[in-house]
Amino acid sequence: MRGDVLLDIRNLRAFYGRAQVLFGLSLHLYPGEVVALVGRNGAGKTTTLKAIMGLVSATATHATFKGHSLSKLPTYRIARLGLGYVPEDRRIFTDLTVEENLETGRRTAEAGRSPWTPERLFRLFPNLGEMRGRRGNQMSGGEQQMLSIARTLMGNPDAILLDEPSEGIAPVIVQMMAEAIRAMKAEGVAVLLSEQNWAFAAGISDRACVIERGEMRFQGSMAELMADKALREGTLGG
Ligand SMILES: Nc1ncnc2c1ncn2[C@@H]1O[C@H](COP(=O)(O)OP(=O)(O)OP(=O)(O)O)[C@@H](O)[C@H]1O
Repeated sequence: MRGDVLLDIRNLRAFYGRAQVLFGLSLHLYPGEVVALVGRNGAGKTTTLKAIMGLVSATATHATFKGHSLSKLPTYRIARLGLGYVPEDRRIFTDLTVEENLETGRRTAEAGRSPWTPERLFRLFPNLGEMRGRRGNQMSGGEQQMLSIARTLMGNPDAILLDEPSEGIAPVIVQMMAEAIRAMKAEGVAVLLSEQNWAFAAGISDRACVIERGEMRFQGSMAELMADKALREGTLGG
């Protein structure tokens, strides 16, 4: 399913005030790929996703999505290029129902592509289909996380950046989340996810990028990372 590179980031540096936290990271994402950014707490995973979306102060020698430069673009323009972003803190409207939340994310699909609809999303997230009239504030954290992803898909993105999708959610929902991510990939949506739980990441990702203290320590197939115990112990703690 490899075509032209979708997301191409080279030499990314990011700063909080004067403190530099990313030191020249490079990564790329091809259409329909699932790539996991893994690393310990504080390694720089969230910051990498935020920097790509223009949410933190950052520089790069090259940053493109579908060939468009991301440099100096505001976040909403980056999203409109077809790059969705699901932050850790679940952006859903708690007073609105599942269906209403999905409507708030609706954007026209590019010509020639079949748009996401609530019905199509409910096939991907069957548990959301069973609670379509429920308000956000009556859903568990994991269900809210799924709704947040589904709502982002309503914008018909080519790729989604997912920040810690398995964090703080019940094991049964983690399983559903893994299935939903596999199904998104099967539908052609590329995913770059940040994950502290590398075992979860290993089950769904094609490739892995290991970040340690703001630097890229490894990029390769998930199988290579799985096989390299010393690298995992050194950078991921197991
Ligand atoms: N708003 C902020 N202001 C200052 N420093 C920050 C801020 N957010 C994060 N940092 C620092 O930047 C570094 C990278 O943090 P980041 O959140 O990107 O790591 P992470 O790998 O995503 O970890 P986690 O799994 O805990 O989210 C850490 O040293 C963190 O303390």
